[in-house]
Amino acid sequence: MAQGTMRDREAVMGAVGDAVRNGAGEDAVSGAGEDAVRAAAEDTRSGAGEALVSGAVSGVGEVAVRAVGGAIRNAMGETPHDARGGMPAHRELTLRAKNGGNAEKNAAKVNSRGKGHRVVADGQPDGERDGGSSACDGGASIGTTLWLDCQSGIAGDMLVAALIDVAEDPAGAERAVREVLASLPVEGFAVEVSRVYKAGIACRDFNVMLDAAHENHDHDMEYLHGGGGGALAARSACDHALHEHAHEHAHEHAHEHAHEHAHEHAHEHAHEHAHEHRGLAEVEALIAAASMTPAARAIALRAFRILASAEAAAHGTTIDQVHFHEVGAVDSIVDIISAAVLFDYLHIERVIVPQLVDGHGTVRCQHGIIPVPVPATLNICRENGLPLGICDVEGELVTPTGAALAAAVVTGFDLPERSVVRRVGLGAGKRSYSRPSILRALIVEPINGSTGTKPQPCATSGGAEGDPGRATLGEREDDRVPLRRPAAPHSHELTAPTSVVKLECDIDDATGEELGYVAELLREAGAREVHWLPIFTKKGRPAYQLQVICVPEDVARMESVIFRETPTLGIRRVPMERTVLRRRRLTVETPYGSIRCKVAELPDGSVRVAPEFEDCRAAARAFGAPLREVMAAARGAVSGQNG
Ligand SMILES: O=C([S-])c1cc(C(=O)S)c[n+]([C@@H]2O[C@H](COP(=O)(O)O)[C@@H](O)[C@H]2O)c1
Ligand code: NI
Repeated sequence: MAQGTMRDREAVMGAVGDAVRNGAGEDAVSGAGEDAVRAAAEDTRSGAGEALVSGAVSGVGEVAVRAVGGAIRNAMGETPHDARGGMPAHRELTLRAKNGGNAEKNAAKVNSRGKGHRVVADGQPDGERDGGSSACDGGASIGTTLWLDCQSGIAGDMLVAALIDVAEDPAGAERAVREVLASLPVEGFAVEVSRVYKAGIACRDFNVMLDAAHENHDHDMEYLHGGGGGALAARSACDHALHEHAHEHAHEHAHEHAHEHAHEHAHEHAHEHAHEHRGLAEVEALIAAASMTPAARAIALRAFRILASAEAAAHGTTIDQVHFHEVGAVDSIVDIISAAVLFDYLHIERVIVPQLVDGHGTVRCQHGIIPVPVPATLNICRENGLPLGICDVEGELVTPTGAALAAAVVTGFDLPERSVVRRVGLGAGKRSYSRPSILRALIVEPINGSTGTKPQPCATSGGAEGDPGRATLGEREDDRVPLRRPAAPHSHELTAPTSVVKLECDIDDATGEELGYVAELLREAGAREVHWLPIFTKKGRPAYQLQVICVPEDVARMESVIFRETPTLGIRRVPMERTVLRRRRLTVETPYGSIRCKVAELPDGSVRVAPEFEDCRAAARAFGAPLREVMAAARGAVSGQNG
């Protein structure tokens, strides 16, 4: 097993550099995840006045105790849903897992940390592996590409449901979610996963049931659209008719309860309940306290940062000042954490979101009646370069939580030219519109060498030619390629592409700042490598050569960045084939917590282990341990398993 490689040395040097910069007072921390982990560690340390390691463990222990309390309440039937008048009727398939066992196991698992090395399959609760899914696979194939088909919008609950549905082992996926939720220091909710029908199509539903104190009107069509003027009132009535009609056909009453509730309460109590108004710091502390993998935590934190930034822009305030209302409510927190857990559990490596399709008109929220797409959703799309389309549905199809989750995970907008569809997951929305709200999550396998295509225009009648009032916002007027692609960390990839392209050009008239900046942009746009090489050009003139390695579908995006940001007049392009080692992923338990590792198989059958740097860095910071030791512990845990 190769140890102390160049990659490790770079990783160690990077972390040391960060630490030195931090010590010098410079803000070198880039990831929200690190902020939160550090904050949690600091809170715990200062509260307990103990060494960091024991402080962290006791902090998590308290969380687990609270979770056990919540589980006991669940088991006793004190669910918020009961408080609202009983369980929804006639669910065809209810996958309610008993939370209690998981919560207790969670507590035991957390408290046993540091007692040795255990190897667990990614996302699988220790000792709870089900048949049907491979030991290192959380339910989908490794190196998975996910296509989020948001033609009917996206909301947090739709995404969670679609991700559970797409898992090879949905019950295992649900368990993974429940286990993390049980560790969340939040009261007043229970979750339910069930089968529902939308337009006769069998979908999965993820329902966060809130107790009376936390309940909002998210799925209450009368509240959302009633009283908003004649057309909307009519629309609302129509929604009910459509919804019930759909249920009749499907002999399914999954959403009936929400309707009853809507009718009983109308809208008179918009401000009756004590809604929690949390700020980003409070939400980050909750996420830091949850017992989840660093990767899942990072996704959840990223989604909330995106949401906070969009809200701040909408309300003319700052990310630190912004107070969440509906979006900081319990159901949004649960949706975001659950989706983050599932992305990690399913080992999703690439997420393709061709566009988000929203409706139009207005919707009611705590601010009052606001236009659709709602301001926060618009800002999320704007700030993250997410293509947005508008269709002829009256109502809100894309919620800020759904958009923030999409923005937090998207790695590309273009579908591969050809791919094989491996699995399809359908997540149901609760709101009833003329278009059934179904989010599709598809696991696809690009066919080797297949390049990306321009996203197809959405199936939106409102986007038809000659109807500028309903133009598709996200359709770019020209063929410009988005310059920024929130790239998945390459070190997480398991299906490294065998075809790549090298782009090259020589620059002798740019400043050092410009060269550095363009490299930064190219990396953000998804470049696999960006190099500046010192060269001598004609007449002995010193210059720099830019070399960019990218996948074929990213060529256009890279070239746009290079032409926009450098003075070059041309770019050389060289397609290249690569030989890559087979890899698989494992998550190992170490005295420093769970660490994901990539295991590469060499031609002679031996393996090389690469612990995920981000996990090791987070653990090294949280435990105050040398990075090198954390990495060695992860390697030791893998070799313990292998041999
Ligand atoms: O809570 C706030 S501040 C809020 C802001 C906005 C803006 O666009 S600003 C919109 N909403 C509406 O709340 C519900 C719930 O959204 P989730 O993302 O939590 O599902 C939805 O209708 C939003 O449009 C809330
Ligand atoms: Ni708002």
